[in-house]
Amino acid sequence: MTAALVDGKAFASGLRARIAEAVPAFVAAAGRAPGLAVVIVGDDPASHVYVRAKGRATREAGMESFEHRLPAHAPQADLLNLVEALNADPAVDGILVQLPLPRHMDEAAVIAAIDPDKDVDGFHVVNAGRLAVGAPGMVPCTPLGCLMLLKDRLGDLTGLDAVVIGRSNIVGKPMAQLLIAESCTVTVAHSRTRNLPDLVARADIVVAAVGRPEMIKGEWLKHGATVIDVGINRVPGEEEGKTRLVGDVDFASAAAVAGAITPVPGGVGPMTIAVLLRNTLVAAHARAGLAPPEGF
Ligand SMILES: Nc1nc2c(c(=O)[nH]1)N[C@@H](CN(C=O)c1ccc(C(=O)N[C@@H](CCC(=O)O)C(=O)O)cc1)CN2
Repeated sequence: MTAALVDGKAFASGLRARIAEAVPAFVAAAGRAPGLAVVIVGDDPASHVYVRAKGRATREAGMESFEHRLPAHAPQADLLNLVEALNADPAVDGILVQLPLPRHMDEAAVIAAIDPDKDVDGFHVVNAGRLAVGAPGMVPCTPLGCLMLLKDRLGDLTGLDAVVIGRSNIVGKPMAQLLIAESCTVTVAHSRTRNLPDLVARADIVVAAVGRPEMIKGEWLKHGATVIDVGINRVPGEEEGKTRLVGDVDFASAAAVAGAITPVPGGVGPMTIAVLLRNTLVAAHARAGLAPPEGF
């Protein structure tokens, strides 16, 4: 392996510590702690793990955590009523509805019901629009976390060629917007792109968020490229009945060519929750009429 390992776990832990240090100043100014409400519908085991981790991280940062659980068969109206109540609750600065939702629910309709100024996931169309035009707003946690890792590693990104593989509303599209705002030359590729290896070969930055285990090969990469792997795919392990996590990048071959690469696990994943806390702190300042917290 020649690539440097981009340690997202360590970066996220530093970010969370800085957020925790900033919370007392908010409490002193606003007379209350920032509040994050997380809503989970159904029994998906992985989602429950993430929601528990979010609650724990919120409390560790000195913020108020409000957790709401609805059964898998709950009607969509119950979820919309809960979101309405959270929109109106002055103790709640951020609202997050854990995805995926059960199949009978319309994710877009639920996201649209969240007050855009409390939308700490940054998924509301108002926030997508704000990001597209360069206006202040809530930015989706995973892509913002990727950008933080890239800037920490590379500094100024101006003029660099970036390929984003994946075009989801949650990662691919906002990632591309963030890189455009940093003056990168951005190509958005996806599972149907015909000449993907050729596009990847030109890129200084590769962000893989396509959801296909180990699809991006080291042989495709430009020597020294920075590779950010957003994929979290569970695949069969070496031992019978065991599984392991892999990214969208074939780590072993990529690490031999890249300049730097995020591992899976321990790369982008931990950044998602750290940036969620950052977004909650930012939302709390805005709702309290305070200037944005510095350094985030
Ligand atoms: N409303 C939202 N739903 C979902 C989001 C989101 O940002 N908002 N993202 C994902 C899940 N997610 C957070 O919710 C998340 C995924 C992964 C990790 C993480 O730290 N992963 C670890 C590995 C964990 C494991 O062992 O399974 C890592 O990569 O190191 C954190 C948060 C979908 N839903």
